[in-house]
Amino acid sequence: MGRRTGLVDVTVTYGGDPALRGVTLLAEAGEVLAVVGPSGSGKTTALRAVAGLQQLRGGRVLVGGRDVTGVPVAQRDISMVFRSTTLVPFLDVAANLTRSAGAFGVPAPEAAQRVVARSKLLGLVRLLPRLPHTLSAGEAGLTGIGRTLVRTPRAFLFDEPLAHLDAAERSRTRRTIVEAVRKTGVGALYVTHDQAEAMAVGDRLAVLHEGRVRQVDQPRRVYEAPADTFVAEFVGGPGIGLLPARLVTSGGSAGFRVGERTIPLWGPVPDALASRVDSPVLLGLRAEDVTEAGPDADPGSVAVPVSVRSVERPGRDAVVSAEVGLPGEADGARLLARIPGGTSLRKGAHAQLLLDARRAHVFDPSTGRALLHPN
Ligand SMILES: Nc1ncnc2c1ncn2[C@@H]1O[C@H](COP(=O)(O)OP(=O)(O)OP(=O)(O)O)[C@@H](O)[C@H]1O
Repeated sequence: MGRRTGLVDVTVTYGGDPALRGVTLLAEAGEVLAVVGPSGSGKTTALRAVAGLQQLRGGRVLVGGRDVTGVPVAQRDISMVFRSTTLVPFLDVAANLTRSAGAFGVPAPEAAQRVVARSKLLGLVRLLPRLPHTLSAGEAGLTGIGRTLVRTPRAFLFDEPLAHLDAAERSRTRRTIVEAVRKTGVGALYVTHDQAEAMAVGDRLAVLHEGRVRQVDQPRRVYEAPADTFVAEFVGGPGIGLLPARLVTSGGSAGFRVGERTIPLWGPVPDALASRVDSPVLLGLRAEDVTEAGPDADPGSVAVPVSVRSVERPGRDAVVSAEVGLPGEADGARLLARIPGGTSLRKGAHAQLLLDARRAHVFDPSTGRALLHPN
């Protein structure tokens, strides 16, 4: 088992309602396993189970390779940051940090040294003499993180540790967390509902949904090869459009029939889709692979008529959300396109979006499971 930390086939129920259903989540030594999922998917319950704060219906808990199922919380030797930090109110920040290290047997001079080092990394030095009630929510959050990182436990648990921080602090602090985990060589489970944060912080990413693990893999792999439509829609900004289609073949060449258009694959039916000819499929098209039709359009693409529902400008580019207007089962399906920010497209406009079937993820429409990913 190595020195892994996490859950093995764990089930937790609240008054009969399952919150975790046979969940296995294991961080390797020195690894940050980011656990991401929507509200209510079971993320906090998973961390509480590792910490020993949650009774299990079944399964085992490992901390640093040791089976701690049934072991009391205090004997698990875990350092945790939960969303709201409780600092000792009558001790200043420095004493709160030192106390945490000292409580776990770190000798006083070494504890003091670590407190200074971590405070510098987290930008906490100026807060050291302050009492908790004088701290802003963000500063209290940083102090809570500092307190977690001043010692080397058998495992780290983070539950939305950056919740109270501003954007600049968030990226600096998450780097500090990752570096500290690597340096100590113990495993960390890092819970967030923010998929972008999870992608940035996780060596691997676990996607939870309704108490089940949908996929665990490196962030890039999860993005490039989502296991199902839930993962495809949840992970990766600005998003993915899902388009009902039918796999067709003509003269040895395959394509996807969308309404009255056929989007060619420019080759034979891929092996993974061999049993799906003439069957319905669901195409997943990431916004960056969908463009607006124009004179420079890629000749490999096919235009689909849409009506624009919204245009957002998160940065240099614009993200267009649009409804397909083709008679048939794809009518009304939603596509997303990332196009240059200077576009004149507005809500309500009619436009043509270009699709390239070779960039499509293909899913089984009844189970949502992935059948094929683009190369
Ligand atoms: N003490 C409790 N009693 C009953 N149900 C609970 C309790 N705690 C959590 N639940 C339920 O268990 C499920 C998982 O909750 P959990 O808090 O683990 O989700 P989460 O993914 O952390 O959500 P969020 O991101 O909103 O914090 C939810 O349906 C929630 O309503």
